[in-house]
Amino acid sequence: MTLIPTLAETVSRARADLRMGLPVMIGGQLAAAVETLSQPRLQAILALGQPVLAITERRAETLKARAYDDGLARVQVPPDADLRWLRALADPADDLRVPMKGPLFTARDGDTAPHRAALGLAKSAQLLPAMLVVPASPQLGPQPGLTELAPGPLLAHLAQEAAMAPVAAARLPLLAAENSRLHIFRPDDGGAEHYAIEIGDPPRDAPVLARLHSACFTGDVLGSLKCDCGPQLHAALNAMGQAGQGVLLYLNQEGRGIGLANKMRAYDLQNQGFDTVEANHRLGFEDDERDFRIGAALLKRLGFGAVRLMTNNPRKVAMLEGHGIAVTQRVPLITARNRHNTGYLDTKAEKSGHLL
Ligand SMILES: Nc1nc2c(ncn2[C@@H]2O[C@H](COP(=O)(O)OP(=O)(O)OP(=O)(O)O)[C@@H](O)[C@H]2O)c(=O)[nH]1
Ligand SMILES: [Zn+2]
Repeated sequence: MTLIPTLAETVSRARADLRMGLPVMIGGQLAAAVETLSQPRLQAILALGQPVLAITERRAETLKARAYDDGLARVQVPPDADLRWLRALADPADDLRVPMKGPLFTARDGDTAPHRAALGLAKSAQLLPAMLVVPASPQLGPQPGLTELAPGPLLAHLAQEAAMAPVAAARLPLLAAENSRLHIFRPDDGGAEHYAIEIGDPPRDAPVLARLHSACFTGDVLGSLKCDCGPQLHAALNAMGQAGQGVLLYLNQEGRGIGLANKMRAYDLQNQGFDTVEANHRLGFEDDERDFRIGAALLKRLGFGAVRLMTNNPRKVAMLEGHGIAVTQRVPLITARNRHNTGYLDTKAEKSGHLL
């Protein structure tokens, strides 16, 4: 082992760079996240060449820009474009108030791997997927100090699941179950830690009552009425407490993987009349950006091979089954409706296939 950073470490750095507003180099092209770009950095970037703005096909649909590349559009940036113009393309907050951003011209042909990799990196940094990309040119020489990545390995890395290592565990008596342990797992790619709450001492050779719970700060901690997460979390822990055993994975995939800031952007769009799926799409995300392979990996690390899964989401069942965990039973987890969450639950049933 040398001190040279591995690919996982370099990707982790690149993510942090983008979140700070620092560009990165991808395959000799310079890529910067619009969300965190400052005016002086934009000026420095424009001095290096004529950039394009890479956005997802989802965002392009809303902006009525042609996406010639599968899943991706490269919008030509006019020479007089300023930060406000770029931000308006990246962020749908004002789409309804200022609807026409166009006409937008998009590139076709050519290598799109750097743009694709740049968008993947933005998503994995939980930033709006809108990346300013300056093509390689004699003007754009090596940029000392900027993190450098090759698009192929970066794309392959982003598609891979991070290796997860146990960090610490301790007894943690809970209201729902006194005999509980909290385990902390840390991924090797600098991403968020995930938790497992083990209730009782479930035998490893029988299907365990299990739940894969995605973090919801607003529902779990604040008691938000807009979703069913808080009541689901407590109902699952209570059921495990009553059964005397179970395992609840608390996965830090806030907002179905888009992060809390983007979830609040999505809520703002929902207040403008869009449903939970449409709001994600307008932001440029898929409706669900979570990687459930993490759940399967953690269950395996804890020694479980079969679960009775508490969920209404058939995708969770399919993903576990597809990654080596037998789901012997799906245990529905239905909680009370109120006037704030009923539309959300209807959308999950109609568009996301939830069995509610
Ligand atoms: N993007 C987005 N995320 C949301 C919204 N409402 C809730 N969430 C997130 O959705 C996730 C819900 O997770 P879960 O309850 O584990 O999953 P689920 O797909 O609903 O499936 P089950 O609850 O198992 O049936 C959490 O990460 C929440 O933060 C929303 O309107 N937009
Ligand atoms: Zn929630």
